[in-house]
Amino acid sequence: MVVNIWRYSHFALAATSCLFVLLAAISGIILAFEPIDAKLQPYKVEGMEQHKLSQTIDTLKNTYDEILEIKIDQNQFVSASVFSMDEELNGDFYIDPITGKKIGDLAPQKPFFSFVTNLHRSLFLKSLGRIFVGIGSFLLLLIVITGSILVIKRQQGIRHFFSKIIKDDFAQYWHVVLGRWSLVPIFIVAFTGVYLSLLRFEVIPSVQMQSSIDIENISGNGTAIPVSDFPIFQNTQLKDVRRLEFPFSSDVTDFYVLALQDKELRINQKTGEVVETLNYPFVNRLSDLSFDLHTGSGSIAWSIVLLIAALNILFLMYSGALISYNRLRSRIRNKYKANDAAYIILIGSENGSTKHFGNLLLKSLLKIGQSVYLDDLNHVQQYQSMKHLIVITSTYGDGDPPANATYFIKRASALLPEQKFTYSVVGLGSLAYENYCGFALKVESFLQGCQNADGLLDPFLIHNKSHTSFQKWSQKWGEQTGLHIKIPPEKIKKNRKLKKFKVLEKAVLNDGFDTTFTLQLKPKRSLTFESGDLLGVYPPAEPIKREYSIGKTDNGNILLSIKLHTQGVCSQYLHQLSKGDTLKAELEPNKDFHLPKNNRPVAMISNGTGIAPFLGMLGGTEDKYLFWGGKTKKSFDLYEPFLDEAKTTQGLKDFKAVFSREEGKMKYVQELVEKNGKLIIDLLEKGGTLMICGSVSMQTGVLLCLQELCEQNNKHLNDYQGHGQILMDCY
Ligand SMILES: Cc1cc2nc3c(=O)[nH]c(=O)nc-3n(C[C@H](O)[C@H](O)[C@H](O)COP(=O)(O)O)c2cc1C
Repeated sequence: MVVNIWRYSHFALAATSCLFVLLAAISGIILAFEPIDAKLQPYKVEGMEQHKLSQTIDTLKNTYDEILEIKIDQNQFVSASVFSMDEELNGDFYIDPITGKKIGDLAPQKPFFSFVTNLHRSLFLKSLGRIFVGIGSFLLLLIVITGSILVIKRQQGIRHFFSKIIKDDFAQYWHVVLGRWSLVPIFIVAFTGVYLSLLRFEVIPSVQMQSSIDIENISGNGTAIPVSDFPIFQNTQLKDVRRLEFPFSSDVTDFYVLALQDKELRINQKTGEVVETLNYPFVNRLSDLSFDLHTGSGSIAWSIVLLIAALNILFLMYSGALISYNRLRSRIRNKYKANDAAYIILIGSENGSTKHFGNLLLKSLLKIGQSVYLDDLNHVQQYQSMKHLIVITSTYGDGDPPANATYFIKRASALLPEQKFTYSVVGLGSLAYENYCGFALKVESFLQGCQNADGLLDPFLIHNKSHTSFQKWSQKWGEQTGLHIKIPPEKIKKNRKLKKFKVLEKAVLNDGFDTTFTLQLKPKRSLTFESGDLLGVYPPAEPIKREYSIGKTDNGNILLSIKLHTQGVCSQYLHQLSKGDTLKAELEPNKDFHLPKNNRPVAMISNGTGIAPFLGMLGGTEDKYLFWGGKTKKSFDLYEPFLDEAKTTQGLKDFKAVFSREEGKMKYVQELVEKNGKLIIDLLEKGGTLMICGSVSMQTGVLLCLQELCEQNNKHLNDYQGHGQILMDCY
């Protein structure tokens, strides 16, 4: 709930100020180039850092008839205001402080930068615009603060603020990562923006320095010494000076005014005595600092930081919009009332992806004429006609509920109906977290304890929002309930990049249960790919692509292994291909499932056709262990020739197969994993990799088994997962 308040505030602030922030960021990007451009002008004179103020005064006195002022700006460019008989050398210009020569004219702000500055400061609306800009800066400041609080909550404490973030969603991952890194500069820009606005409208008054010199008592007595011999000028480095004003007349009540970084001095024009020292008030120094920090003036490095921060603001707006869109797009639209529905779907979701799955189920149940009602877990109420309850929930933190499910368990105990009902729990989570689908499991054990509730299926856990896994679950659930629901396949982008492949070999095998076949394909043009990449095939007249994991054969061709489904459009299409035919398909890199290049041992676990990418990974010298599960011994005949080849290489240390429809102690590949537990844990401890390819149910079984193995050895599966040691490609 508390997180929700911060999140809504963050969203509301961002939504209200987005137009201003957009304009400010774009103009800020342009303006960041102004100080860089200024700094690159050729007016900085080599050696001026070591030069004394007295030397420059001396040189200028010898070069010009009269000097009014010397100034040194943030770029250490020295300019002077002088009179001279020579028309050319009259006025204000940049000088070489060592030779006294004019080196360039003072240029006014470039018209383009002046135009953009106007937009940035006042949106071309003068004072009214400046007020808007001030308010916009304040909103940006609040966005930074609420964003930081959200990061602290997400990371479970300020100590973990910069700890690793798990990448399971592009927009969220980069929103947090870039938000964290640009937090300080964006805070500074927003804070100084507010400060400068308050200063402009005199809410913060700038303090005028008052001289307290008693003019009456200034006398012309004392020994007159040449200006360049004044001790104060001799002891002051030119680089520390901001400005030196020369006396207006020869009257002793007119002084030299020397402005340094932190104070202003008044100096007797005859004796060189420092008559008065005025320290700049804190507010004035803060104002100067704010200006420099906001504009990057005088520093290329800081200007680049500001430039990157402004670019980041644009990205944060984009990623924030994507995150909000995902949350909002899954709005619930119910056709039935809560009390009229036989199927109740309750959702636990923080960022909307779980709600999306709930909506898919809702639609497919409505399609077959069932009365169904979908809601957030927190909104649980009495459902008078409920026969089936489906809870689909994600997990956050240490097995905690997502934001819309925090009260479910507390409320549901009093609300669940007196009539009997069945329930099923689907957990969405990520193996990268210690408490994998922890909240879904909590809901499961809560429902197990409810008197009238009967579990229909074991809890079904889904890693990384896998659409295929959800389809698998819905199929199982449909079989149990006798409903023919169909979750549509994930929509895939339409801009296809099809390449041509020639069918070199085709081998078909029926093991008494299934028909499986292999295809060896040769790209018609040379293509770069690796085992583990995917081949996307669009069956004729179908908009949706099916993906197959690729094994790269020794002669650089593609090996696919495909199970023929009697109703399967794509497998039927591929099955009717013959040697010599051409197939058009899309080659997709799948970097997350490549053989690691670290020369450490690898264990490969697969079932059925999932062996294909591994058959292309068996070469090389690093230790490899291959575990495979099939239906019968005959099922393996299809792959035998590829394995025979691999056995001749040094790398393959062991190959084991189990068969689910043969006599024998072990039937499933997870049992092989269990039996070889020590080998697998040792391999992971050595930094090796475990790769899994095949069916989702095999993956779930193997992961549960691995979790148990880890617990027995006081390890956490998510540590290995976090180090990228567990790679999966299951369907
Ligand atoms: C900050 C954070 C913490 C998470 N904690 C867990 C966790 O403890 N266990 C888990 O299995 N998944 C965890 N996840 C993964 C989410 O449960 C998973 O991404 C889920 O699909 C998100 O669904 P939603 O978009 O509906 O909220 C976490 C994700 C984030 C961003």
